[in-house]
Amino acid sequence: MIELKQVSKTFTRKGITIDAVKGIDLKVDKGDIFGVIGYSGAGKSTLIRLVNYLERPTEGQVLVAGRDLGTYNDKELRAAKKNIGMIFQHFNLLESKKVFENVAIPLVLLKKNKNEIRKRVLELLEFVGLSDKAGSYPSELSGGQKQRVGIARALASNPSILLCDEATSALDPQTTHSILQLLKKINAEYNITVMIITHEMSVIQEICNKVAVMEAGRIIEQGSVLDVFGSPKHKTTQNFVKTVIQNSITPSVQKSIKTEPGSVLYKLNFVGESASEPILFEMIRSFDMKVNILFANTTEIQETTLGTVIIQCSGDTAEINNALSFLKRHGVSVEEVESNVFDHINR
Ligand SMILES: Nc1ncnc2c1ncn2[C@@H]1O[C@H](COP(=O)(O)OP(=O)(O)OP(=O)(O)O)[C@@H](O)[C@H]1O
Repeated sequence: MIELKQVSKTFTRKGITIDAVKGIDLKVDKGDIFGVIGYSGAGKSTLIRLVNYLERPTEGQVLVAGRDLGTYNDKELRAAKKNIGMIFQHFNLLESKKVFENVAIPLVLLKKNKNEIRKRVLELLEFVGLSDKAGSYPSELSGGQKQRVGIARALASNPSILLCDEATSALDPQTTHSILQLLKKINAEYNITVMIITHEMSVIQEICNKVAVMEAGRIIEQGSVLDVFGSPKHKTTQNFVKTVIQNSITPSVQKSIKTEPGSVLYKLNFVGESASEPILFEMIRSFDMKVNILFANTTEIQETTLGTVIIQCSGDTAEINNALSFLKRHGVSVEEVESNVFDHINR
């Protein structure tokens, strides 16, 4: 649906060059809710603006529905952009226009007739839960209501892609939740592919199925949300994951781990069904080895349970390997805990 191939964007201001986005490869499939997370200045806004050609890439290609936007003439590009809606952190509503008129803007630009516009706007306002606000001005609305107007306006031209640029960053947690649920509904009911940029891992956790982590203009890690949350590889990703998944091994436990000779630590990830079955209990009962459970935690991600357990195993190596194979056969991912992985759990 959206594909970026080796995309870079360089800005030059007063002789200073800034590489905002560097050599990015990214693929968003139809129906995805794809999250891009990164700290301030990572290049997220630039990246999302490249997707609808608000910024043109300095290098590389941006493909939407299989076609390189760089090959379009102006008319074709306008048509392609109609297919991509966008919402913003600060809503970008026209304060002097009523809600109805704000939502109608794209339809007026598309020269739709009055009856068509009226029908579509009222339908959209009903969908976003603002039927009673058609005659209000933006200044009379709450932040959440303003974002609903922004969403209705973005959907007016029937796009198949919705880009969300920090769409919930100005909202309180309750309102954020309701807007994210609305985005989920748009994705499910209208089959619209959603791309979200955010600096909040809780946003990714709540609605995304895939995530890319950005740092200094590059994507440092990407994958399914369950994989990235279950096993973050990069330090920055680990820091983001830590903000939503509670991990706590006490320092005294950590000390005892270090003093145990010949033992190996494993991090086990249980996803979905495997998280609710007594697999670990079966393993401990069936294999002749010493198992010490150092840490256990479960988290809910998109109605799927992700369980993380860290165990310390000692005993015969062959027996330990058999036990680990048993876990893998039951859908548990097993990873030997190296010191750097262990670090992020303790911090
Ligand atoms: N139009 C521009 N002209 C010059 N530099 C720019 C422009 N847009 C972005 N940049 C620079 O590119 C880098 C990436 O900025 P960008 O806004 O994409 O990051 P971000 O991850 O979205 O950050 P934030 O969350 O703070 O918005 C920054 O160093 C920024 O100053």
